[in-house]
Amino acid sequence: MSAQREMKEKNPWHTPVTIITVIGVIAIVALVTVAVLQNRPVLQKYKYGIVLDAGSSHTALYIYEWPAEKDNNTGRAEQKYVCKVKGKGISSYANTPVKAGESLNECMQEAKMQVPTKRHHETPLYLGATAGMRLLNMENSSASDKVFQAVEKALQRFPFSYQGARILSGQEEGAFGWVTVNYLDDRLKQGLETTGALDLGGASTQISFVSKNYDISESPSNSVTFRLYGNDYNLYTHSFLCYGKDQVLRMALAHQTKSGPGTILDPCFHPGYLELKDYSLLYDSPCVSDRKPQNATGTFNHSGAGNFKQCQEVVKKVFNFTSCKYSRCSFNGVFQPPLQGPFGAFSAYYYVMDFLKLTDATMPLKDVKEKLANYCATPWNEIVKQHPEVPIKYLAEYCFSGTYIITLLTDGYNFTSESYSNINFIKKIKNSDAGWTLGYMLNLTNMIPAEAPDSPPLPHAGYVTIITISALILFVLFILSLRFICPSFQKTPHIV
Ligand SMILES: Nc1ccn([C@@H]2O[C@H](COP(=O)(O)OP(=O)(O)OP(=O)(O)O)[C@@H](O)[C@H]2O)c(=O)n1
Repeated sequence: MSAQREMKEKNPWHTPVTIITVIGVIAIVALVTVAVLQNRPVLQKYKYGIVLDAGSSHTALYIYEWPAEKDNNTGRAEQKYVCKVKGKGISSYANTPVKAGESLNECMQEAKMQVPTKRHHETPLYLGATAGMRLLNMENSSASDKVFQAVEKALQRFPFSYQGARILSGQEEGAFGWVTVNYLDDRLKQGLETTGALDLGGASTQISFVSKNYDISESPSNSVTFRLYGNDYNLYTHSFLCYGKDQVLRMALAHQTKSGPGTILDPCFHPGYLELKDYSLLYDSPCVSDRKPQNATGTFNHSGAGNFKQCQEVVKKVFNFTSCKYSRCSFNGVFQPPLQGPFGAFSAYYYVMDFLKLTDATMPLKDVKEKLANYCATPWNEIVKQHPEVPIKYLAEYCFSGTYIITLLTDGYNFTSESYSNINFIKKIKNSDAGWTLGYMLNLTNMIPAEAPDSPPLPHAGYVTIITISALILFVLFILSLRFICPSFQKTPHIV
């Protein structure tokens, strides 16, 4: 005990070194703790946005969410929830507009549950209407205004930040679909080659892609330019009104019934299919109203013949290939630059090809046609037996829809047997539906910056490691330098 005390008394540097060591260790611990706490990823909080897609055949409500502190930067907005509105699209309520508003209530109530209450007031709510309302607006603009008034009134009753309801132009629909696909694939942020977007709705269809051979001056109305994350894009886009699958079916039927009442043997419907259809319903659309035959009142018998090749001939009649004032056209005299890159085909492209089991991108075009021909030739009673779960209305139309899709892609847009394999039929990308809604919201909330955001040079873990190692090195150097500056520190202590 007394020897120990004597040792401490006789050791001239023992006390300062101990103090320096303790202070040094405390300083390092404090430095690293501050660095770790200051830079740790904060607990995620989310922001939300709601978009209603008021399509010609139905309305769907999408809720998107993204990390609150990164909305302008690195966090990706993703689909959190989708609600399919019961009933038809809002344009079908032209004679009972109040019902258009009421039809949205159920999904809007759901949205109230899905978005945390404290975020309701800051959550933007948009409604965008597409080709169904474009057609109604052309046909009867006051009916279209009344539908919008009813819808606005219904939406404003909810606690969200209502940002308006409007008709999107075909160009916006095409361009925002393209933005959605490329945003979800992270192609925009990384400046990678982009994917073209093929969207097939009930009343219109859109094609949008970047082609390096696209000279804007040839057809400026098809061009949309963007600067996104520091890259410039010159997008070709075109929307064909009346070329959604429901309106094309009307056009094909109008063509076949042009000689007036009677029975038509339709190659696009299965053998054995027979329905009594109403002329006034068939011609109740601006896409066909001018073709109504004089003597077409009452009903006609719609029967099926189930012949893919003949169906293709019928479908081709809805396209006009005769005039093109540009260097090249798709159809109806519309300019289209050479196809380029991969394409994502969504909405009805996916529903139809998925039902027909034809979404496999490795399946050659000739096999697709062969399978479709077999499917169309299958008798209607067998088809009904094979698919008891599918609503009859959809089921009856898949032969026609598949044939239209193949004809549109090949004869319409000029995909060849080779380039057809560049088309991927997609429903979702990373859990978010492909469609215009996400791109529309990203644009209106300025969530895609024009310039690439500054990202931290190091990830968090790397940052902490470097801080710790540097602090240790500094400390060791400090101890060594003390010994060098004060030689007395180097003396060996005398132990008496
Ligand atoms: N399982 C399903 C679901 C939908 N459809 C068809 O797909 C089309 C709807 O596609 P969608 O993208 O929802 O079109 P809308 O938004 O309603 O139409 P638009 O964009 O032209 O306004 C309709 O013809 C509908 O009959 C289908 O064949 N099979």
